[in-house]
Amino acid sequence: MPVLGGIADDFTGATDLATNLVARGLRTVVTLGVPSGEDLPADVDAVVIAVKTRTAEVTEAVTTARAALRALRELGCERIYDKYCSTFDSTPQGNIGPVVDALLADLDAPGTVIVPAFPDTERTVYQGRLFVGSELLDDSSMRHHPLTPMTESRVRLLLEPQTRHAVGEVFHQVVRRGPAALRAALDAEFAAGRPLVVVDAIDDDDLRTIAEATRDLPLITGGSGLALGLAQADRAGEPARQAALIPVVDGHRAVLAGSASAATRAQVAHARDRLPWWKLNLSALRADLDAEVAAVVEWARARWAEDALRPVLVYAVDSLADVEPPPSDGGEPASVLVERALGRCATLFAEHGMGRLVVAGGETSGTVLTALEVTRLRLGAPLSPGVSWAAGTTRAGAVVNLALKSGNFGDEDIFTSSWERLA
Ligand SMILES: Nc1ncnc2c1ncn2[C@@H]1O[C@H](COP(=O)(O)OP(=O)(O)O)[C@@H](O)[C@H]1O
Ligand SMILES: O=C(O)[C@@H](O)C(=O)COP(=O)(O)O
Repeated sequence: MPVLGGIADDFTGATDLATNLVARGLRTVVTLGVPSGEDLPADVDAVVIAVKTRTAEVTEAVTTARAALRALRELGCERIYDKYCSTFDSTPQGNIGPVVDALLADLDAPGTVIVPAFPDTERTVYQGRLFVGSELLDDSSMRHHPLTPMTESRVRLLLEPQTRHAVGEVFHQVVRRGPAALRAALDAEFAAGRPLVVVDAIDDDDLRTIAEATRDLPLITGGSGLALGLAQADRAGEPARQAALIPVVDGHRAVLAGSASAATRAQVAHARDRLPWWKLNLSALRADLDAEVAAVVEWARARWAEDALRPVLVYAVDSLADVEPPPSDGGEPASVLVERALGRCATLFAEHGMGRLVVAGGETSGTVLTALEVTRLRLGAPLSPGVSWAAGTTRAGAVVNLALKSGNFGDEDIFTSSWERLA
C-alpha cells in the first residue's frame, strides 16, 4: 500500500517529483489524471497523480485536486505531497493558493509548508525570495513565460492574492538551526493564524531539515526538491532496479517541443544543428491545422525512411519574438494551436511507428500524453535533475518510452544525448 500520495499540477512536474522519490528509494508510479480505481502495481511506496491544472480555471483546478486527494486516500496514502512548479508558476488567481487551501481543509491539517526550492536545478529560496541561479525570479526568463509570467520574487507576495489564509515566512537563520527549531517556528506561525508558511531552502541539507520538521504533517507542498529531503528508504539499488524494470521500446524517435523557456530554446538551437527539424508555422496552423500536421507527419516519415533511428525535432519557438500574446478579439490563442498540433503529431507519429519520445514543456506534455491516451508511467533511467525516461502505457495497452522535460530543465544536448541512455 502506498504511503505517500503526490498531486502534481502538470505532467512534467509529476515525473520530476517521481524522479526524486525514486532517488530516495521509493517505488513510485505516476498516473495520468485521477485514477478510476484502476489496479496499481502492488509494490509501490508512492503514487503521483499528474493533473493538468496549472493554468486551468480555479474551480476546475480545485475540483480536480480534491478528486485526486480522495483517490489517494482511498489507495491508502497517509501523507500528501502537493507538487507545483519550482518557479511558482501561477497567477494572482491561482492555482497554487486555492489548491493548497482546499487540500488543507479536506485533510483538516493545522498548516503546511510552501517550499518551491529545488537546489539541484538552482531554484533556491532565501529571505523568502525565490532565486533562479543568481537571479531573482522576476529578473529571470520566467518574467516572459507565455502563460504564467512571474513578475514578483517574494513567495509570500505571490501567494497572498491566491489564498484565503494569511501567509507566514521562516527564514534561513531558523532553518539552519535544525528540525526542532524549525518545527517550533512553524507551530508559532500556525498558532498565530498563518497556516501557509514559506520556508527558505538553499541546499539539500535545508530540505532534509524541512522534511524532518514536517514528518507528521498530513500535507507538504513544494517543488520536487523537498522530496530529496525525505528519509532514504532502506532499499539498496532501488533507482537502478526500477530503471531496469521498465520496458524499452524500439521504434522511431521524436522530440516535440512546445516550450518557449530559455533552456528549451537553447536545446532547440543545439539540436537544430544536429537533427532534422520542423518549426511549426502559426499562420499555417491558424489557416488549416490538419493540413500543417499532415505535412509534418509526411516530412517525419520521409526522415525516418532515410534513417529509422534518427530523431526528428518538431518545435514552436526559437526566440521570445516568436511568442504571440493571446489575441484580444477572443480568437484562438497560439498556445492552444501549438499544443493541439503537437498532440496530433504525437498520435500520428505513434501510429507510424514512433517508440521513443522526448516532450519539452509541462503544458505541452499534458496535451501530448492526453492525446496518446497514456494513463500510467513507470520511471526509468534519470537524464538530468527532474527528468527521467519513463514507460507509458496507453489505454489500448501499447507501451511508449517517454521523457517529459520541464521547460527550463535539462542540459543543452538533451534532445540528442538521451536516446542511448534509455536501455
Ligand atoms: N509561438 C507561440 N506563441 C504563444 N504561445 C506559444 C507559442 N509556442 C508555444 N506556445 C505555448 O507556450 C506554452 C509553453 O508552456 P509549456 O509547454 O508548459 O512549456 P514550459 O515548460 O516551458 O512552461 C504552451 O502552451 C505552448 O503551446
Ligand atoms: O518544478 C519544476 O520546475 C518543474 O517540475 C515544473 O513544474 C516546470 O514546469 P514546466 O516548465 O511548465 O514544465
